[in-house]
Amino acid sequence: SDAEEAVVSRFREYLRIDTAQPAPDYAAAVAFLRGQAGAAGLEARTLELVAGKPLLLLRWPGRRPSLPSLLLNSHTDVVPSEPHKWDHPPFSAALDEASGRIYALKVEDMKCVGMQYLEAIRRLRSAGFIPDRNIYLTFVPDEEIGGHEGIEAFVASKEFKDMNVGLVLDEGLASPGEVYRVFYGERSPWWLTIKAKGAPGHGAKLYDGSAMENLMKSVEAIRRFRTSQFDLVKSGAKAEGDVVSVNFAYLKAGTPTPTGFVMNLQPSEAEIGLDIRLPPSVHTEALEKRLAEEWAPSSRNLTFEFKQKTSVLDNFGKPAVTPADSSNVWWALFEEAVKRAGGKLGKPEIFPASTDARYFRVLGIPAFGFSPMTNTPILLHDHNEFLSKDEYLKGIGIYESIIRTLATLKDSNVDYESRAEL
Ligand SMILES: CSCC[C@H](NC=O)C(=O)O
Ligand SMILES: [Zn+2]
Ligand SMILES: [Zn+2]
Repeated sequence: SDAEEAVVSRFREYLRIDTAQPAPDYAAAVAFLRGQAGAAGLEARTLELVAGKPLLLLRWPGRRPSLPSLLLNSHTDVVPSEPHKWDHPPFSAALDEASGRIYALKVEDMKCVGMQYLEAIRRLRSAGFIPDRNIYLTFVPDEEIGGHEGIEAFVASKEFKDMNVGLVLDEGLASPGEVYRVFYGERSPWWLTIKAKGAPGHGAKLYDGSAMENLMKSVEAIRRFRTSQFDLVKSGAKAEGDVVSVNFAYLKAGTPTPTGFVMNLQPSEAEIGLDIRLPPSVHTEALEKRLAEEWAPSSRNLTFEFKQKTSVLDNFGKPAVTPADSSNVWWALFEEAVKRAGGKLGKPEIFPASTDARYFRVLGIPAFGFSPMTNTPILLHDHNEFLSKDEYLKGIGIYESIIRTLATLKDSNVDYESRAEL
């Protein structure tokens, strides 16, 4: 229909804005989104908590603003891509008419979600719905690089404290099957480098203690550990979010020449970069010990340095996870809302990567990760990321139900049944 076409074309417009790290065009994204917010009848404020990194805060005022509010969060930035390896340029938002697929960087991660929130609100408003609680939307910068100048700065602000947030919804993952995935916690990201030093020497000589040898022993140990964890996933014993993942981000060594590398020289330095993710249940001390003793021992001329070391623990040192069972009334309502919209929810999971949701959970604020995409391969941070327009439209209906239901949560302090004065 015409209306659906307009919805899809608004989405593609957002997708065409180049917000790729490390130089995202945040100004263009915020300008576009402010326009959309206006059309949805929302109050808008742009917060520049860090210069050049605008955060868009939108509000749909509720009838009872003293109730804890609902926050719908999404990030505007996107990982860098390798455009030449894409069949459709990553910022073209090409629509393949035959399959109905929209190809774009960030179409899954997570520009779909941000626009679906806005479209769902437009529909609810035109149906005459008014929320009881305040509903906020945040469009935040810098998620892909750790969130420090994005969501982390925001949760420390007065603006945030004044919002009295009761529940946050943030990104999840696409699901290749019929069942929507939902996340109640996430792994802690550790990014680190291991540097090796060693005696340089002739390429023909076999000797101990070269930088490469020192480092390769670590690579072997790390790979053994990686295999042991991956096997648990492959056998079905554990879910992806419940094991420690270790992956090599880069390898760096050698003596460069204008056309390549010196071949008959064993270099005196070598380096690797690791991306490690720890489930909330894992004791970090054990892994730190492994790192210091097995993976980067000084006895083998190795040193390590953290580039990012996050722990997803709350104030009491407990894993910061959101209860996803009947003890949490938000969960019960979330589940009910998805079901009401005709969706099936899978068992709540630990998100294998990182999202901004962790910054809320560590403060004790409940947060669920959810991106309503079924029948869609998980292509975030991959080439040729796509989402079908039908799946996108279906997701708007899911959010309509979620927002409608969560906007009217019974609060323990409020006698919800006697709403006569509303
Ligand atoms: C250290 S924060 C990094 C955040 C990023 N988020 C999604 O991909 C991730 O790599 O998981
Ligand atoms: Zn994301
Ligand atoms: Zn991402």
